[in-house]
Amino acid sequence: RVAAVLVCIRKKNRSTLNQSHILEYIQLRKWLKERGFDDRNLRPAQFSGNTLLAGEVIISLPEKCLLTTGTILSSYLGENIAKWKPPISPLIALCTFLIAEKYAGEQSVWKPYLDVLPKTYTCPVCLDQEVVRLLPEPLRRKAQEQRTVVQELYTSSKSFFSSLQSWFTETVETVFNYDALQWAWCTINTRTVYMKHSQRECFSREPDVYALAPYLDLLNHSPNVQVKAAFNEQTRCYEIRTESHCRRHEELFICYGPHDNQRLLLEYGFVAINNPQSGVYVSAAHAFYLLVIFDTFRNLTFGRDGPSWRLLTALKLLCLGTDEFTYWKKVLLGDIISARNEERSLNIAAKICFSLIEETQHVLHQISQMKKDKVNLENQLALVEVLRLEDLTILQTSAEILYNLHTAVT
Ligand SMILES: C[S@@+](CC[C@H](N)C(=O)[O-])C[C@H]1O[C@@H](n2cnc3c(N)ncnc32)[C@H](O)[C@@H]1O
Repeated sequence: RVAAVLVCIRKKNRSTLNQSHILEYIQLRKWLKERGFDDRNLRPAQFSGNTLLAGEVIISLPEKCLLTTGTILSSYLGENIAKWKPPISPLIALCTFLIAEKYAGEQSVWKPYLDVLPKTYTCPVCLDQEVVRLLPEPLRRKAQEQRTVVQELYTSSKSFFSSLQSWFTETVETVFNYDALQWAWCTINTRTVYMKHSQRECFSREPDVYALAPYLDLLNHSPNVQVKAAFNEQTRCYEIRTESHCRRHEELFICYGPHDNQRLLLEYGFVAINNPQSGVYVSAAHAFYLLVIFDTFRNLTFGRDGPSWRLLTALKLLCLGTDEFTYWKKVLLGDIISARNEERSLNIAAKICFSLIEETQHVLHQISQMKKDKVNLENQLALVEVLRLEDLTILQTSAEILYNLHTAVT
C-alpha cells in the first residue's frame, strides 16, 4: 500500500496523483457516506492549488464514523470487558477490537477502514534490534522502553484474550499473537486523535483519550502549520479547522504537536526534513561533568541556531574560575562574566559538537555498510539514515556558529 495523504481539491480535481479511484478508497468513502460523512474539500492522493481559507472547517467527521471505547463497549466484546477483573485499560480494549475485527475480515463492518490501514509500521518497537542500536541517544533508550512496554502489555493481556475464545474458531493464541498486538498498538499510537472520554468502571484508571478517525487519519504532519482539532459537542462531529491557508492540489497538513525528530520517530515512525523543532541531544557521556547541574539543565541541545541557551549557560557555569563562583546568578541572567569564561565555554561546546559530528558520521558509515549486507533491513536503515543526516546538518550548522562566536570573543 502506498502511503496516502489528503490534498485540497476545492472545485475540480485535476491532480494526476489522485488516489480516490483506488478501490479501497472508493469503499472507504462509500462506508463513510453511509455514516453521514460526505467530503467535498479533500481527496486521498499519493504525494511526496483554490485556497481553503484559514479558519474554515476542513473535515467534520460524524461521531458514527469514530472508533472509540464506546464503540467497543456496544459491540459483542462489551460484555466480556464489563465482566473482566481487574479491568483492562482503554488502550488494550482498542487493540483487542482492532485485532478481532481484522481477523473477522469480510464479516467486519469496519472492513473498509481496516483495508486502508498500513500493514506494517516503522515505530521503534517494529525495528530490528540491529537498527535500534544505530539510533542516537536518548531515542535508543526510549526505543528499548517502547519495546518493553508493548511486550509487557502483551504478557499481561494474555489471560483476557483467553476469555474471548468463544468468539473464535481458531485458538486465541493464534489470533491475538504478539505481532497482531504490535500492529494494533502502532495503529493506535500513530493514528488516533485526542478525544477525552469520561472514566468508566469497566476500564482501568489509564486515561481514555483515543479515537480512531477514518479518513481524517490520512492527514500528514507538518511542523509549520496550525490547525485546531476537537470533538464539537454541538454538531457531534470531530472537526479540524485550518489556521493557515491551503491551496488547491496541495497536500493538506495538520500538526501532530511541537515534536522534534526523535519524538516523531518514536511516536509516529517517521522523520521530518528541516524540522525546526529538532535538536541533537548531548549524551550523558559527553555531559558527565555536567551531572551536578543536570537536574536543572535538562534537554541540552544543539539546534539550527547553534548550541541552546541552556547548554551554553550550563557550560558557562562549569567554566567559572574559582574567583568567579559568586557570579553564578549573573550567568543565569545571561550576563557575560569574563572573556576567559566565554572562550572556555565555547571551546567545550565546540568539542562536544565535534564529538557528536564524529559519532554521527561513524554511524552513517555503518549504515552504508549495513545497507549492502542487510538488504532486508533497507527501509529501516533508510529511516535511521534520514534522522542521522538531519542531525549532521544541525551539528555542522552549530559548529559553524560556534566558530563565529569564538572568533568574535578572541
Ligand atoms: C495519521 S497517519 C497519516 C496518513 C498516512 N500517510 C497514511 O498513509 O495512512 C500518520 C502516519 O503518517 C506518516 N506521516 C505523517 N506525516 C508525515 C510526514 N510529514 N512525512 C512522512 N511521513 C508522515 C507516518 O508514517 C505516520 O505514522
